[in-house]
Amino acid sequence: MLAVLRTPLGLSAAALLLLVLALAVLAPIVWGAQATAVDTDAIQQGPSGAHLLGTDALGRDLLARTLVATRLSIGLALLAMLIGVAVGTVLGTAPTVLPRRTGRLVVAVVNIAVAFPGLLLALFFAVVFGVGTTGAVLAIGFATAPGFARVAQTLSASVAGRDYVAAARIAGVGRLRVLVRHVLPNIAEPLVVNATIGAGAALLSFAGLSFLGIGVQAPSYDWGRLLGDGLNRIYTNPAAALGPGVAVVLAGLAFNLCGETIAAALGQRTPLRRLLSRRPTPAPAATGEPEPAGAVLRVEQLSVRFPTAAGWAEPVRGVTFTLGAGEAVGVVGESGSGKSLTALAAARLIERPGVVVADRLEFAGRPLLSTPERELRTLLGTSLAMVFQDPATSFNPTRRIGRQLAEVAQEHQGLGRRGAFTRAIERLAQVRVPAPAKRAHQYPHEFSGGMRQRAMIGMGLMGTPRLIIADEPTTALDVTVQRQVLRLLDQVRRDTAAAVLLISHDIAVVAQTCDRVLVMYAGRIVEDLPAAGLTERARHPYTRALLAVVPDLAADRDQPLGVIAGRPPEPTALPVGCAFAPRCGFATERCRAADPVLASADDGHRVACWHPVTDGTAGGITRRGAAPVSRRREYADE
Ligand SMILES: Nc1ncnc2c1ncn2[C@@H]1O[C@H](COP(=O)(O)OP(=O)(O)OP(=O)(O)O)[C@@H](O)[C@H]1O
Repeated sequence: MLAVLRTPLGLSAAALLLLVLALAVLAPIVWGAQATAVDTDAIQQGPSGAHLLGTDALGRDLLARTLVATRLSIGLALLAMLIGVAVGTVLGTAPTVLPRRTGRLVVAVVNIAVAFPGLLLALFFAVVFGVGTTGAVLAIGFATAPGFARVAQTLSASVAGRDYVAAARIAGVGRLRVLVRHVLPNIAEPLVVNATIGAGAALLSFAGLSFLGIGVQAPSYDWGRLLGDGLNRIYTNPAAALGPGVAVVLAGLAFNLCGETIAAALGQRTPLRRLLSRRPTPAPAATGEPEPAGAVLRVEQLSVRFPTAAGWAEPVRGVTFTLGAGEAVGVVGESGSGKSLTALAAARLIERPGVVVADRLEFAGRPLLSTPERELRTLLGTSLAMVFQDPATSFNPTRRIGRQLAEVAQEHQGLGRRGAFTRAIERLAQVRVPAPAKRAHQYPHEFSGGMRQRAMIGMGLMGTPRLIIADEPTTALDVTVQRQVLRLLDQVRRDTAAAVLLISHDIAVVAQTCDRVLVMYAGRIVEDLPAAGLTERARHPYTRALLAVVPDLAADRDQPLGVIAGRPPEPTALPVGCAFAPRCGFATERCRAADPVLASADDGHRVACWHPVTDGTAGGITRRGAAPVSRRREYADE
């Protein structure tokens, strides 16, 4: 929050708001008497040294009256806002608590109310509640409520669908309690931001009602009334209208800027700059990384960091690897080891507040971290293909598959609508989607999971891909379709000489499909080795363990499946030394004291371990019923 206050936006918001609030408190005390003092000798005067904004019909000083009106104007606007927020929140969250039919009725009422312009509603309520201050406050409060109700409804509906709410419901927690305990605390922040910005709007509405004569009534006065009086004399003394007008604008601005500042502070809870100065200890630099000729992707000391309440989390630490043209490299590791983030960083898909740092991050010879956004979009749009895990969410459900594929060619290759669609059909045929001309006109839901994944690969082929990143592309598919998709990826690689980065938690899949395997653990590459002869060559105890726990057809089905005992560390709580040491049967004091460098073991093989395994053991890992390591070879080479 303090960091945001130090930005120009935060500073202006804080200064303006302080000024407005100070005036609201002090002005009636300091200028109260002057504002009501009638001077019949100075009636309706223009600006002068004694009266900077001139005087009104009773000779009262207009500047003093404008300053004194701050309290009433701000107070009433805030009161109206409070009513709006309270009524809006109740209406918005009611569907979560009420029986379904009544809830729907409330939603319908809110939808109808939202359709009416706010000021029209305020006028309607002002007539209902009667002319005067109370009526105006209620009118504006009720007029702003539908907008809030809509925001609260959307927010609470998204929270109500979360697993923890479902869990609370299953546990028998009552609806009202779920609302108070689980829903409200999770929607409070955006509501506060909206309320602060809304206070500015309420101020304007209030000034509007008073200006129209249905708000504050004489002898009370707010900025709206002063503005109304001033406008009657606009040609003789423009300053009389200008003063309250400027006050309304400045106070409205103060609330709006304040809302924006709170939003910025909430979106960036952790003072980024302070956290950045506390950089995490860098992972030891890798050495002896083989550099294939014509490298498509070069990654050196890549780290991905996220600010958390406890400081920086670094789920990817000092990752170094190179991907040659036509090479297929698999990335394996348990859930949370940083595989996807590494791939996302390579595709420049890490969003703020995530931070990507690297000594080198080059794709097709271009530095990704310094290439301008526009050039980057063209480069990645034509040369990089991504295949995601869930084929159900990879495509926009409202657009035909063919059109989605064609968009790539239209955007980046300057093809016309028809030409791009024809190419889309060709690409669907290339990825063996049956009846491609017909299928191109279908929507994603009309495709099976495997077919969608193939269409996704086809989308990558719309350009001239040099790298295909496939992040768990077969996890959501059944085994036979898995094989088809993997074969297709392999075929595409051979046809186009594109490099493939295949992310998987299944080391057997990777061993079958790739030339090289990168094994990740707690954000680091712990081993980089050729896929051929993986089982004999694996040196890191973690790789051995991953291989040992793969079940195969020859495994004894009476025995429980193999497991690696323990859990990987959280990115925010990495142990000193080797992160795998707490789970490793070979760990010594040295492992617990210092993180080993990823160093060349032999040709094309790197391992980060103080005690690399050289015999056929499973790395000293607790194994329950896993097949012997030597048997893995048959599976991998199958
Ligand atoms: N936006 C984020 N903010 C903070 N932490 C994140 C963010 N995205 C990922 N992480 C953390 O980074 C770690 C690595 O995530 P990543 O998705 O790369 O793992 P993974 O190896 O691909 O796992 P999986 O196989 O489950 O997809 C996880 O602990 C995750 O909680």
